[in-house]
Amino acid sequence: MDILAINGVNKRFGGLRALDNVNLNVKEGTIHAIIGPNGAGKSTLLNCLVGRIIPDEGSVDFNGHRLLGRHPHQINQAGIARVFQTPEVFGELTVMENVMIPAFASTDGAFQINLWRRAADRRQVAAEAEEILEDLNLIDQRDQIVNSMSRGDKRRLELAMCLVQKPKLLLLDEPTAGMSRADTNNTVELLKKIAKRKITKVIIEHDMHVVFSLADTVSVMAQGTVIAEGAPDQIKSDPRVQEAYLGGAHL
Ligand SMILES: Nc1ncnc2c1ncn2[C@@H]1O[C@H](COP(=O)(O)OP(=O)(O)OP(=O)(O)O)[C@@H](O)[C@H]1O
Repeated sequence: MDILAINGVNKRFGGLRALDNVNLNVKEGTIHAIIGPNGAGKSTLLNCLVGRIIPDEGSVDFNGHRLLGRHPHQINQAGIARVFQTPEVFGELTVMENVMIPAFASTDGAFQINLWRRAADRRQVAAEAEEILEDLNLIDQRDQIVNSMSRGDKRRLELAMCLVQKPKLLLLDEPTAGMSRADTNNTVELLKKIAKRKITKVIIEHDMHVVFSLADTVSVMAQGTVIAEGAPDQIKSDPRVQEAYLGGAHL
């Protein structure tokens, strides 16, 4: 079953067609990678999914909801979480506090306070948050102030803040950008480790090692449109992809 269906999405910036009739479906429970050269439209598409950019035409259906026209926080509450390239965390707070905020926001709603339910659920939410921090190797830093952490740790924390919301769909925007090979490999291992949570993932990634070791399906974008889609092995050997993506070089 498709959890996400993008149909006929167009977006122009002045005279530039950043998205040109994009059609893309994501199957529930899979890891779906979107690759393509710089300027292909990947980030613009992701921004359309989370309500940061409004397409000119087309539709986006997620788990039975029409997403276009909804505000980012409504899309988040419908079950989509996003990990940014630059981590968006609360620097003055501790790791544990950072994780508890989205946990309660997702159970209570962004602008509601339910003190009774909070009192009853607090221990369970804290236990879930601790389990996620364990999985992401952050448990030893649970009381650390976030501003003093490395960028890599902040990225893992942001991933923890997404997981604690129990999203149905997790969007990862270049999760290994700027990382060393060792840190990239660690990130791949962490993403494999969190697979037990069975969250559907859409991942934009330039590192082919990451794409081919994680993805079930790969969509290739070029010049604002999807030019190929398939299993990683099919995509690797597709001449259109080699041509568009790397000017004929081998993936
Ligand atoms: N807000 C904007 N205003 C004008 N042009 C934009 C805007 N955002 C993106 N673009 C243009 O739209 C095109 C697609 O950009 P986008 O960032 O989506 O590509 P991308 O595939 O994510 O590239 P990269 O891999 O370099 O991040 C590019 O030509 C870009 O310059």
